[in-house]
Amino acid sequence: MIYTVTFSPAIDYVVYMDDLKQGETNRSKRETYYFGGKGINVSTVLSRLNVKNTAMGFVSGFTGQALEEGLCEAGLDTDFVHLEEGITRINIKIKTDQETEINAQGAAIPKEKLEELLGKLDALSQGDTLIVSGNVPNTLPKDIYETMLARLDGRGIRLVADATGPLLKKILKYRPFLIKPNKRELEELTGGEIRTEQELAVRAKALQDQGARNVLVSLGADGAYLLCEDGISYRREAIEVKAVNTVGAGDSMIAGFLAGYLKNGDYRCALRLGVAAGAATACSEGLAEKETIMELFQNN
Ligand SMILES: Nc1ncnc2c1ncn2[C@@H]1O[C@H](COP(=O)(O)OP(=O)(O)O)[C@@H](O)[C@H]1O
Ligand SMILES: O=P(O)(O)OC[C@H]1O[C@](O)(COP(=O)(O)O)[C@@H](O)[C@@H]1O
Repeated sequence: MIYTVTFSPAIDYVVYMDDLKQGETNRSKRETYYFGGKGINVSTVLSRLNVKNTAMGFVSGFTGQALEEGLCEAGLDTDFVHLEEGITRINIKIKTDQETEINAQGAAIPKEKLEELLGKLDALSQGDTLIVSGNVPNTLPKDIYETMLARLDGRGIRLVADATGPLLKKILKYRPFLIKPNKRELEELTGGEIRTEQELAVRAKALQDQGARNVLVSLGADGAYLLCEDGISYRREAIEVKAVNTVGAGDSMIAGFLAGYLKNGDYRCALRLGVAAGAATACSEGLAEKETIMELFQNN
């Protein structure tokens, strides 16, 4: 079975405007919202690709209720821990000719609620896949992912991790099956700007040397690079699409990659489906639908 864990799910509130002027009253042309957060996005795209999974994490308040109901209406299986205080965060995505994001901290997670989530995860066993994604509220200790994974260590769970620098670095020793830094995150993790393809390969290898089994580096409109555990690497250019909203492209890529890999264990095919899913979300208003992903997959 596949599980995603999102410590801080979000309602992504997207506002479209011509221009953003700091220090002034700005008005949007139109706005929309999506139920998001990294693990939730992975769950949504996996479900759209007919890969059964359960979305776990923490929700609270009226936004949490809306998110849980919305996911349920969309046919997702969820198993959230409910917090009694605070609200599930609202992340602001401002679309001008650029994308500006304000990601909130999210509700504080008390110790007993954290324990409730860890208790649910105790049911995972050999052959299960666990995807841990996204930021954690700053009220939690910075080593929370590490604490969680230490508890799950040695059970034969396939681990996938997508988080920013310090959170990710601490869990490499648990030998995650897959990590997916984007270029900026890889630079932050391995010390400075990456200027060449050769440098990219060296930096990905550095993360593998620290414990990651497979390293998938997403490069936005430049495609992706995959370094596999057997030492073979693949480079795939992005599929040319008209980008509308790239929020969730990375999460979609993880979902596509996993859906492909779980079918036949073929890394090249997994990367191809991951790149198609990323591009499909980039050219969609929200997360990609299956038809768009499969069309891009088949034609590229
Ligand atoms: N503008 C784009 N055109 C085509 N494909 C894209 C575009 N942006 C992202 N993608 C695809 O989605 C993947 C993930 O996007 P990226 O922006 O690198 O991830 P993240 O959202 O985690 O920063 C990329 O590797 C690429 O394959
Ligand atoms: O947990 P974080 O790092 O604050 O990120 C949360 C945001 O990431 C997203 O999941 C999008 O992630 P990607 O663009 O990296 O795929 C949004 O839905 C959400 O608002």
